[in-house]
This record gives sequence, C-alpha cells and structure tokens, in this order.
Amino acid sequence: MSEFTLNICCMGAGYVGGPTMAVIALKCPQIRVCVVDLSQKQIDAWNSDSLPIYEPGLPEVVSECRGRNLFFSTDIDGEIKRADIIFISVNTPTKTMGIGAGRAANIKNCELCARKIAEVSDSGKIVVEKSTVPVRTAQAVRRVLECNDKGLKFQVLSNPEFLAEGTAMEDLKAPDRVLIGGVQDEDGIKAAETLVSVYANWVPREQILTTNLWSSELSKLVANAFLAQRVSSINSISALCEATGADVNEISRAVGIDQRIGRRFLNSSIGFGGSCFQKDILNLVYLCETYGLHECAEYWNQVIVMNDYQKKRFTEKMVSSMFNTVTGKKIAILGYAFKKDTGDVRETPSMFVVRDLVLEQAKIHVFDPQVKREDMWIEMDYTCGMTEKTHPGLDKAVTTSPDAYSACDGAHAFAVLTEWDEFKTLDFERIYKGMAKPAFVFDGRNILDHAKLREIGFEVHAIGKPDPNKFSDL
Ligand SMILES: NC(=O)c1ccc[n+]([C@@H]2O[C@H](COP(=O)([O-])OP(=O)(O)OC[C@H]3O[C@@H](n4cnc5c(N)ncnc54)[C@H](O)[C@@H]3O)[C@@H](O)[C@H]2O)c1
Ligand SMILES: O=c1ccn([C@@H]2O[C@H](COP(=O)(O)OP(=O)(O)O[C@H]3O[C@H](CO)[C@@H](O)[C@H](O)[C@H]3O)[C@@H](O)[C@H]2O)c(=O)[nH]1
Repeated sequence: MSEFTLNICCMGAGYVGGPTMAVIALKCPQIRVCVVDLSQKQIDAWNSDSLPIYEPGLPEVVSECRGRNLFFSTDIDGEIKRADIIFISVNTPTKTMGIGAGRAANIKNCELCARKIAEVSDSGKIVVEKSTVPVRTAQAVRRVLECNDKGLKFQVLSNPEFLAEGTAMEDLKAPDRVLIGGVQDEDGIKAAETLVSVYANWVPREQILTTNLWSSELSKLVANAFLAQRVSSINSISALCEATGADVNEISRAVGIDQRIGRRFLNSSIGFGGSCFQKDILNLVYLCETYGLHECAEYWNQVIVMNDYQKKRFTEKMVSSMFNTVTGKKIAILGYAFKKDTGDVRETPSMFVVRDLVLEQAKIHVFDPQVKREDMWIEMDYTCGMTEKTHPGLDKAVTTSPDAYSACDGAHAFAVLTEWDEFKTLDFERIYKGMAKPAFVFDGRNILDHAKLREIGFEVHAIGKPDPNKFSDL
C-alpha cells in the first residue's frame, strides 16, 4: 500500500511546472508529486544541486521535498499511469509560421500531452490545463482524451497559473487567488472539488474560485492584458513627462494613491518583457480577430505597439544624447534579465536595446548577475533572428563581463536595464573615474539616485524624468 493519498504528475518541468509542484509537495506531504519532461538535461538539473532556473527560495523547498514526496523524472509513461491528477504545464509559445503566425499561441505541446495521456493511461484521470492557452483549448484536450480506445473517462479542468518570476515562491505560497474552471455537470464539479481540496491545504477557501472552463481560460489572458496595459499606459505618460518637465514617478504616486487605481504595476521602464505578456496579449488579439471583433483586437494590440515604441525610444535617446553616434564606443549594459531576481531572458527588453546598439556598431559589455551568455544568444536568435552567421562579428561586439565595474571600465556610458538591487549600491565614484568623459548614465528603471550621480559628474538620462539641462524651471 502506498503511503500517499493522491498521486500528481506534472508534464513540463519549466518555470511553472517546477516551482508549482515544489510548493504543492511542500504544503501537501501526503501527496506524491512527480514532474516529468521530455528533456533529460532539464530533469537531470532538477535532480542536481544546480537547478535549471533561478528563483529565490526555490532551492530550499526542493531540497526539503525532493526524494520525500517530490520527484523529477523522464519516465513519462510510468508517471502518467500512476497519477490521479495530471497537470499539463508545457510551453505554449506564439506560432512562428502558418495560420496565425506571430499572434496565435501554439498549443501543439498541450495536444501532444493529451495524446500521450490517452495512449498510456489504464485508468480515468483528472487532466488539468496549467499552461496558458487560447479559450476553448480544453475542448480540444477533452476530444483527444475521449478518443482513447479503452473506454476510459477523463475530466478536464483549467487551472491557470498567476505566479510572476522572481517572486514565484511567495506567489505560490500565498496566492491572491487560485482559479479552477470545469464543466458544470456532476462529474466536472466533483473533479473541480478534488483539485480544490489539494489547494485548500494552504489556500483559504474563499480565495479558490471555481468557474466554467471558458471563463477560467480567458481570465488568464485578461489578467495579463490588464497588467501589461498598466505598464504601457505609464510608459506612454513617461514620454509626455520628458517633453513637459513632469516627473513620471510623481505621477505614478499621485495617480496610484487613488484606491480605485492602485499603486502597483505603475513603474515606468524600458518596456515590459518576459515570456508571457506579449505572447498572451497577441493570443487575446488573435482570439478577438477570430471572432470578428476587430475593434477589440486593435484596442489590445495598442498595448504592444506602445511597448515596442518605448523600447525603441530608449535606444534612440541613448544615441542622440551621445552626439548622434555610438559607433566604436564602449557601452556597459547593467542587467539583461527581463526583471530582477530571475535569469530568464525571454523577450527581455535589454535584448532589443543591445540589438539596436550593435547595429549602430557600439561595443557592448553586459553584466547580469544571473544570465548565462549561452541563453542570451539562444534568445537573440529565436526572437531577433540574429546570430554570428547572419551578423558576422556579433559575438565579438558583445562581451559578457564578470561584474559591473569591469563592464563600465573605459565605457562612454552605462545603462541600467534590469532593476537588480545590487545596482543601487555600486561605487559610482569609482565607476565615474574609470569612464570616458562625458560619462553618460541611462537609467532604464529609475532606480538610481540621479541627483547624487549628477553631483559626481555624470550626465544622467532617465525614463520620464525631466532633464535639468532642458528645464530651468523645475
Ligand atoms: N513563466 C511564467 O512565469 C509563467 C507563469 C504563468 C503561466 N505560464 C504559462 O505556463 C506554461 C509553461 O511556461 P514555462 O515558462 O514553465 O515554460 P518552459 O519552457 O519553462 O517549460 C516548459 C517545459 O515543458 C517541456 N515539454 C514540452 N512539451 C512536452 C511534452 N510533450 N511532454 C513533457 N514535457 C514537455 C519542455 O521541455 C519544457 O521543459 C506556458 O503556457 C506559459 O504561458 C508561465
Ligand atoms: O510596474 C511595472 C511592472 C512590471 N514591469 C515589467 O513587466 C514585465 C513583466 O513583469 P511581471 O509581471 O512582474 O513578471 P512575469 O513573470 O512576466 O509575470 C507576469 O506573467 C506571468 C505569466 O503569465 C503571470 O503569471 C504573472 O501574473 C504576470 O505578472 C517585466 O519586464 C517587468 O520589468 C514594468 O515595466 N513596470
């Protein structure tokens, strides 16, 4: 007899599958949790001391639970057979070719999981969509599962994940809500209750919302669209601030203090990045178009248009401030991850700034405490189509530095592109001494003390901040 009351299998050991299952294992010692993946390398890393993703607090939880009730394996068939509940937590990237290319989400991996489950299962199971998917994907998953030739019955639930990278462990341990969508018949409601009872081990019942399948799937896209919309809204205002002498931080504070608006997600930046916002908005835009709702599609598409504008605007400002040329100049890039406390570079805005500066023939020196050079190039190829082959000399044009000081040594400018806390306390006197003059600072996250930097002698440019040389009446 197994010592466990329930067996959970999660297909996909990535940024979501790994941390999510680690927290379920932590909070539910009576449940056996196994995360499976096609990638042997990924599973080996999860079973090692050097986990495949950087997430504060994750190593502690993995080391507490791994081997007790948390396992990582490539035995996909065996773990599917053993499971009562199977989470599908695979990647659903934007399609790169075919119908809907550049907008629609590719749900190929979800379908492949469903086919695998139908093929190898020898008992009925609850199948949970954890991946972010277009509305009505659960129907496709259900149809594939129903086609099994063993007469098995499966229940499909939608349980989108709302964790943010860098704070994933806190988000998972104390989520604002858990959302579970299911078919509103007796079996569907029973399946949803089983999943509710898993989360109820640590999440207050009133924060576990149950809805119909389609509301759950759509809520995930809408949540990300609303969050990204706030970032684009404040970024659009940052451009107006730079033109008028207003200060975007003061505006965020004045506007966000209104409880109807709220303070969070109003930090102006070089634009949002990450694997989710752009992908999920494009997914929403494509859905609207599919249903002939062109005005709705256009409305949400503007969030992305504004984000692209913000990224481009930043690089253009760097070039124009530095006497309209950066050719041959050394520029230090502090921060390459799409936000602090992660090593993830998917859709990172830093990449677009680096790409545009390389095209201007600058010599780039990047320092990021967590990003691997190999990952920078993989993403540059995937998203920008830029490799050493397509752009000979690219590899040499971008140096990765071991620390911020060597990145800045001899540089004409440094730009802060990720808001890592350690950048706030650098020895800027030392950095200034080592730089070419005039020494430029471009603060893409508004995290530095600009007055202090100006006192040292830097020429400082920041997002949505009035330039004292331009406005004498501040
Ligand atoms: N990254 C986030 O912060 C986040 C947050 C919420 C939701 N999401 C959504 O969750 C899903 C997963 O995102 P992620 O960032 O964890 O992706 P990821 O790329 O980090 O991980 C996905 C994993 O799935 C594996 N995989 C793919 N096909 C498989 C198959 N058929 N069988 C077994 N394993 C398979 C891949 O090898 C990979 O390791 C996406 O839909 C994403 O939109 C992501
Ligand atoms: O005020 C802000 C807040 C965020 N950002 C940027 O927006 C991007 C996304 O940040 P964040 O949302 O914190 O990280 P993600 O890990 O992408 O998380 C988002 O995407 C996930 C995947 O769908 C969801 O689960 C989360 O709820 C949602 O916050 C990053 O580049 C941030 O720097 C800003 O520029 N200004």
